[in-house]
Amino acid sequence: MSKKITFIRNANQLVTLTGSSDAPLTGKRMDQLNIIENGSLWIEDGLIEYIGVDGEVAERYKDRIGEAEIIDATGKLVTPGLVDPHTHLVYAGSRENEFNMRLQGATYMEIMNKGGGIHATTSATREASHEVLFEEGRKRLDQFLLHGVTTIEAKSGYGLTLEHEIKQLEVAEQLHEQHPVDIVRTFMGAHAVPAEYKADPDVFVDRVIQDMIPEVARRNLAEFNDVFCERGVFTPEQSKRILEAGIKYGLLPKIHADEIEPYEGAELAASIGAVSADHLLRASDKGIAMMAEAGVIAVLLPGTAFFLMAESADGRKMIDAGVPVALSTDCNPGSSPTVSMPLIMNLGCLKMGMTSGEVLTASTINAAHAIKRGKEIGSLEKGKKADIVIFDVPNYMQLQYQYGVNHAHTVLKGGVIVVDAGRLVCNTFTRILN
Ligand SMILES: N=CN[C@@H](CCC(=O)O)C(=O)O
Ligand SMILES: [Zn+2]
Repeated sequence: MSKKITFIRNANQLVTLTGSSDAPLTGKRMDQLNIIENGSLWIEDGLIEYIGVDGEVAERYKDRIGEAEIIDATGKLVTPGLVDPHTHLVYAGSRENEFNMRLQGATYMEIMNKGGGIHATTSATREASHEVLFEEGRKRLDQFLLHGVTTIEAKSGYGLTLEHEIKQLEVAEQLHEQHPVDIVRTFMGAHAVPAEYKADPDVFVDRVIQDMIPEVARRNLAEFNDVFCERGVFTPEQSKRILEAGIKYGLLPKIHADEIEPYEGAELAASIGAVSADHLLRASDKGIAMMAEAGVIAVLLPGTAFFLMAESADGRKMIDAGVPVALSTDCNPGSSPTVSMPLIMNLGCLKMGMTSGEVLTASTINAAHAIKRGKEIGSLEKGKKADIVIFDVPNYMQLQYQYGVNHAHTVLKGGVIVVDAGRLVCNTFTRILN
């Protein structure tokens, strides 16, 4: 069978981010995108084969141009597909009532402590069938794709029993199989202490450690293990036990850290060797320094701070301290019901002191490293997956300057066009990719 060839031609700017596959970018390197002007990409069977200036690539493949599907990117910006390394994709229901309560002064934790928040979504998710959760997740994935996102991480954590955590992870697996967006799964049984264990949270911690983690690992349902380390949720000691139990079963640690209060979550992430520490709005200077030293990726979620009307994490300070920074939507029904990585990048610039280049690095290669996919995706280099976005702007700075707009024009997943002129063109129920 002949190869499927795609030739993206003559981008005004082609952001390659080459040389970043082995480790996330830090410091000044986060702002160096390795751009090719008038750049072109030759793709064969879903993988990037060659990148260069248009004339050079055309000359190299002159005998085979007739076999290629040609995409004209003249005047446009081409980047790696966006990667979202922190989502709570699979859930039922919505919480606009809580948003309205917060607009009138109630706080996120007050609502949760009264049985709303994560508990409300847990009830709705426990009641929902696999089919309903699949359909809700599919709709969100279509929206992610339309915004240029080609890979996401998805957490469980709205089941809080073995049965319902497995249901969420299985829905995520099925979505991965049937939707062009790739999904990397994280077990988060320690997302909240369910009402039935309120009197004795340590018993629930034991259930997570003794029942859930071994079974999730045995059934290969997740690669990562995450915990909400926050005053009133899980203590640093409980979080440590949960993350260490995961490590024992091969689940790599991630942590929701220092979101509402300083709670030494960043310090724990560094000491345990977490792949990432996420949120970090209230991380201490000591914790940030320890993360830099240990190479823990900071997954920052400026949409959550925005939506909770809180001060954002200090992305500038973290980058200057040498911490590798990634960005994410934190898509979830309570603290950040958005699917828009372009908006998140805008907020990274406007609320966290990051540059236009840094937010792109944070949303592509560093985000890929935060889910251990840095060797396959996140930059445009020979041998990597042809997950690509063509934005209808002439340069990468305009992506941030014309804020609040989805500029994604064409999206390719594994070399196949899945969004064309801003419209979905893939059949979301048939995985067309390997
Ligand atoms: N903070 C904890 N977990 C989620 C919110 C979950 C929810 O409110 O439903 C987060 O990352 O923000
Ligand atoms: Zn989260």
